[in-house]
Amino acid sequence: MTTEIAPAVQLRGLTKRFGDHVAVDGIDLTVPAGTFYGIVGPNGAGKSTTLLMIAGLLAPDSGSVTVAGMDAAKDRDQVLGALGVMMEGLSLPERLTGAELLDYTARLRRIGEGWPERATDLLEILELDRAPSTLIVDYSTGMRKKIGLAVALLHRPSVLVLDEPFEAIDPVSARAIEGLLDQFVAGGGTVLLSSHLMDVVERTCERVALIKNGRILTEGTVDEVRAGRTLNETFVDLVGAPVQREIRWLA
Ligand SMILES: Nc1ncnc2c1ncn2[C@@H]1O[C@H](COP(=O)(O)OP(=O)(O)OP(=O)(O)O)[C@@H](O)[C@H]1O
Repeated sequence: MTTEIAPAVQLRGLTKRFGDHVAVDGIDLTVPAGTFYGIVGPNGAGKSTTLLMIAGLLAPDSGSVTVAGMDAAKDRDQVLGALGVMMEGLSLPERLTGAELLDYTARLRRIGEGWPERATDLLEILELDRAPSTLIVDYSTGMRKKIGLAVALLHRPSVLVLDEPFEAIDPVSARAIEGLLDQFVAGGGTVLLSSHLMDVVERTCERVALIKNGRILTEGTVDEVRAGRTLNETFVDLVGAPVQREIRWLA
């Protein structure tokens, strides 16, 4: 007999309005457990709003979020325990070092035994141990992403929700993050991330959803979605290339 594993994330009719504007418009989405999953879409498509609702940081107007089979509205504590979250624009305690932030996180989350070894491993693999006395206020963008990822992973979540983890960082830092996420998925974890970087999504993700105006335009394996082209070409085709107008004074 095979036991069916619950999807890592399941969205049903997820909707969010800001005033008259519908940012997320009845999204249905299933992210299978153990998948490296990408959400892509143009600026303002509703990616961050969707991830914020999955992360429990924004209440949906309607619809449901299920994480590892648990209803996020009813089993909030368990769902928050299962999730590791890194969102754009969330502030970090600037006057701590990276190691101090992990120590603080462990105590705040009441993480049991084993976290000091995990903190050491994370700081090392993300090369943050090279600047042990640097305060977060002096961290580069890449270092901020890395410490954010370490914070998200410290309690050993089963699902990572990451808003643009590769944005504005150099290729070496990106590889370090990618390597860590690959290991997380190889160990049975699920990664759900948003990105504008089609080459990274193509390289790392197994499945992808393309959203625009708060709706899913297409979803499937990366090969299904790109259908023999690059993901970038598919994206531009589905989203619509900008109209080019000649500007004489630029010539
Ligand atoms: N707190 C808010 N108040 C009002 N409107 C908002 C708010 N948050 C998001 N929006 C609007 O909802 C829409 C979706 O925004 P969202 O940030 O989810 O898009 P996104 O796909 O993540 O975009 P980007 O790629 O630029 O980060 C946008 O039109 C945005 O202006």
